[in-house]
Parts: sequence; structure tokens; C-alpha cells
Amino acid sequence: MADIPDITIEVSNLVKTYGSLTAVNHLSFTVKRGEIVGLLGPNGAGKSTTMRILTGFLPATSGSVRICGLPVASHPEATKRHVGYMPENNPLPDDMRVSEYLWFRGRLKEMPRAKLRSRIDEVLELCDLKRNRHRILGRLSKGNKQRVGIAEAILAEPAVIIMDEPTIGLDPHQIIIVRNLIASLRGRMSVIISSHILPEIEETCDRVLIINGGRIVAQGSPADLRQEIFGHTTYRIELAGDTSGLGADLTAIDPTLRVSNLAEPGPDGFIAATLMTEATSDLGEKLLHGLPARGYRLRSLGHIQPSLEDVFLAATRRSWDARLPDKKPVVQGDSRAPLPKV
Ligand SMILES: Nc1ncnc2c1ncn2[C@@H]1O[C@H](COP(=O)(O)OP(=O)(O)OP(=O)(O)O)[C@@H](O)[C@H]1O
Repeated sequence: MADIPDITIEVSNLVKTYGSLTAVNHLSFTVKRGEIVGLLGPNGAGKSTTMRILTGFLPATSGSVRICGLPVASHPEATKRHVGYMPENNPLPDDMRVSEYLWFRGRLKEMPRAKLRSRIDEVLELCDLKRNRHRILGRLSKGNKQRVGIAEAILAEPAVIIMDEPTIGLDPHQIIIVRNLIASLRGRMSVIISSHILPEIEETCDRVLIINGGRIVAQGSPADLRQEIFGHTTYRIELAGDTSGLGADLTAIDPTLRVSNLAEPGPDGFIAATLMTEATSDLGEKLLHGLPARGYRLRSLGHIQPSLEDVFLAATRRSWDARLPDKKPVVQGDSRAPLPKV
């Protein structure tokens, strides 16, 4: 891996038009060596088009893509060697056996025979396919077929793996297996996956790019995105005691804490309260110590995070709002979508 640069994917001002439709609209981003990046977007956002340009299967209208420092447009063959690609609904030849297919694909990738034999054993092990190695592809379950697709993508140990909807149509058990498999590539290969299954992106990816209308509308780690889109964290607590000074007590615990909702006391005297903070650090421990120290009885404390789904919906809605022609120009810092209830 010594010859693999720190930045494995560089996308700069990428544009792809189909006739009058702009599917990818001045997209720019980079991916680091060993990083797992999720591409999220509604249907037609431009995810598959972007992935196909990255893999050299589709020419860009303008802009550039570099894979391991090489421009894809002028070095299509050399860059393909650095990329393992699993397209959406990965088509496999129904009449081949698993190991036969991997052998065939490895030879197409010009892997030396001696190395290929042991590498096939390795990827079969990694993808939990050993007991299926002699089975006919057409008779495999959907989950096993997806794993064969991943095995093929990682076979030649490329620096970059691109997977379009790798868990589409899988049952929850198979999703966990494929998710773990992708996570096992962290640090070794740069991985871009597109998915509609948001919890999966959240669990697997270091960073998320949210795409809408061919543009990036938000990016960052799931935690950064929550902060950027919602700008606050919410805690729900149940406490008993005199709450007339709760606001001041919370400020003493952390100046960013405030009460956003206080319910009526229940028959047992406990009150449910919702607290908000703009702090980026977790204040759970401060609350657990600080409230009893100020005379409150604390029965429960929960940390309510907006899900990545909330972030995704808010980010795409924000971009749609910003593009509406009858809207006032969007001022920086004023572009947030109405906050979903969290
Ligand atoms: N070959 C093509 N010719 C014309 N238009 C196309 C072509 N391929 C894609 N498009 C259009 O480009 C836009 C982006 O499509 P793309 O498949 O990249 O989106 P996507 O984000 O992958 O969507 P999905 O999640 O539904 O697969 C869509 O409006 C689509 O209809």
C-alpha cells in the first residue's frame, strides 16, 4: 500500500448531463485512504451516475475524477486496476460456480495464477462463502450473491471499492453480515457505498455525503451532520423536587443547557422535562452528577438524537427549499429547514 496516496478519490467540479437533464451538478469531494464514505440521496439524486463515472464506465460531461492520483478520463485502464466495483443488482453469470467465477474475474484483472489461488481462498473466507465455493451462482440466495459481488470487488485488493446499494433486497440477517464485511475493509481500502438504508450508513460509514439534484447538500460524520442540520442535542429527564430554579441550576451545570419543555408533575411527584443544548460534547454525566447535587431526585435520563433519517430528510428538504424560485435568496445561516420534532 506504500504507493497508494493519502487521497484515493478526488472529484472536482464533476458535471454529467443527459440531454437537457443535469444529473450531476458541479460535484466535488475527496476520499482518504482507508475511509468508508456513504452516498445518500433520494431517487434520481445522481448517486449511480457519480459511481459509474468514478469507475470509468461512464464519461463525465466536464470536471475531473482522479483515482489514486490518476485522471480517470485519460487513464481509464490504469485507474480501473485501482477500483473494485459492485454495481446495483450486480449481474452474475447464472451457470458458473462461485470459485470458477472468481477465478475468471481474477484472470480478467490480470492477477497472476499463483497469487489468485490463495487470494480466492482468502476472499471466500472473508465473505463467509467457503462452503458455497462449488455452488452454481444461479442457485445462490440473494445474500450469497451479494457476498460473491463483494468478494469479486475486493479480489484484486484494489485501493478503492465502490458499491451501489450493496444490501438492497437482503433480509436483516444478511444485511448484518454484509455490513460487518464492509466494516472489515476500514483502514485497508477506501470504500464508497450508496444506500437507502440509513441506519446501515450510520453504522458503517465514517463520513456521509448527502446528494440531491446532483449536488452535495450536506456532508460530515453522522454526528457532525446532526450538529450542522439540527444544531442542538436533546435530553429527556424525569426528576422530582422544586423545579422553580431548574433553569438557573441547569445553567450552573452547563451554560448551554436550557429547558425546552416541562410537563406537569405525575401522581408520584416526578416531572418529565426536555432539555436542549448546543454543546457538541455529551452532557449526560454532568447532568447525572449535577442535578442530584442540587437537591433533585433523578429517575431517568435519556439522550435523544435525531436519526440519520431525520438529518437526511432535513438536508434534502433544505436543498429543495433553497431552489424554490419564489423564495427569498437564502442567507447563510438562515437556510435551515424547519426542524423535525425530535
Ligand atoms: N442513461 C440515462 N439517460 C438519461 N437520463 C438518465 C440516464 N441515467 C440516469 N438518468 C437520469 O439522471 C438522474 C440521476 O440518475 P441516477 O441513477 O444517477 O440517480 P440515483 O441517485 O442513483 O437514483 P436511484 O437511487 O433511483 O438509483 C435521474 O433523473 C435519472 O433519470
